[in-house]
Amino acid sequence: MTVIDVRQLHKRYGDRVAVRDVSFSVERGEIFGIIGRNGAGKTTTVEIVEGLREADGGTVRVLGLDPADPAVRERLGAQLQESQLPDRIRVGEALSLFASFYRNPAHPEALLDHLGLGGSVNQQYKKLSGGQKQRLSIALSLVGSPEVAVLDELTTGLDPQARRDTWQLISDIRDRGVTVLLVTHFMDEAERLCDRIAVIDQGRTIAVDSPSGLVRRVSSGVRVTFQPSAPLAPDALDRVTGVTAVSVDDHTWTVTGTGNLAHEVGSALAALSVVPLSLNVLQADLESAFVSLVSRES
Ligand SMILES: Nc1ncnc2c1ncn2[C@@H]1O[C@H](COP(=O)(O)OP(=O)(O)OP(=O)(O)O)[C@@H](O)[C@H]1O
Repeated sequence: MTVIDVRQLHKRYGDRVAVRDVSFSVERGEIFGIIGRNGAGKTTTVEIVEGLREADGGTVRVLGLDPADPAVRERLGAQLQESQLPDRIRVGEALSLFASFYRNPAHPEALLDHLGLGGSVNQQYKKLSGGQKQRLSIALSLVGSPEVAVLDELTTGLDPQARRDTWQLISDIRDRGVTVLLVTHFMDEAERLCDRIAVIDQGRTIAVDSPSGLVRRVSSGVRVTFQPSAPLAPDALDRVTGVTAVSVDDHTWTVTGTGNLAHEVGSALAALSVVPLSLNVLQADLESAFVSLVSRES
């Protein structure tokens, strides 16, 4: 079932077009990512999905409804930005306050326990660490027991361990049946968490695919470089399984291809009694795919 459907979205601020033509749909139970350069139109897009901004063109449906429909507020949880809570409010108070806005709120204490904030109920907001503030903002987005959670820049400013903990949290939320729309600048985060990703550039969707699908679109997969310990015939590796291209530059061989390329090349070299020196294996990742996709558009 489609939970969020965005078709040919268009939004301008005065003369500036922020979103030109964005389309994607998110299915129930997915973690769906939106990635793009600064100013690409990501936040504007999700703010329209959240019902905080009005589109100038195109259609947006959340759970089959117009995002401005008050019924959507009950069923969609949006992560608050850090500055939106008063310094002195205590964790428990903030959660109870937000819970009071909803007809069917989650149990605040159970939610805090689940998010690792059980011991911080009486802490003032200003005394929380960056990671705790982030956890609280996620808790507040979930306190209405939403079917959809929209999270923008989830782990910005967190240390590596807190980022990983937050990723685990998001996976848990999904496992409990919540559909997640996630805006992120971090390619490792998108690659690790998202089932599918929309790449937005200059206000347009330029690709929607799984992380591995995006990587496959722009890259031949794996690149192996080495210097042979003894001279090799120029076509020595041409027929090795998975090899798609071979080039030699100043004694350095570069072999590109797919599958278990390093193993196949290693075996072929061993059969020729040649040792690969300075061996380097580069696996294409989402970051290289992203750079390649957006540079095609520039
Ligand atoms: N309230 C506003 N008034 C005028 N222009 C705006 C406003 N909000 C955003 N913009 C402009 O619209 C464009 C898209 O901004 P948006 O914040 O949606 O992009 P983004 O992809 O979320 O960027 P970032 O990754 O930097 O957060 C940018 O050129 C931005 O300067």
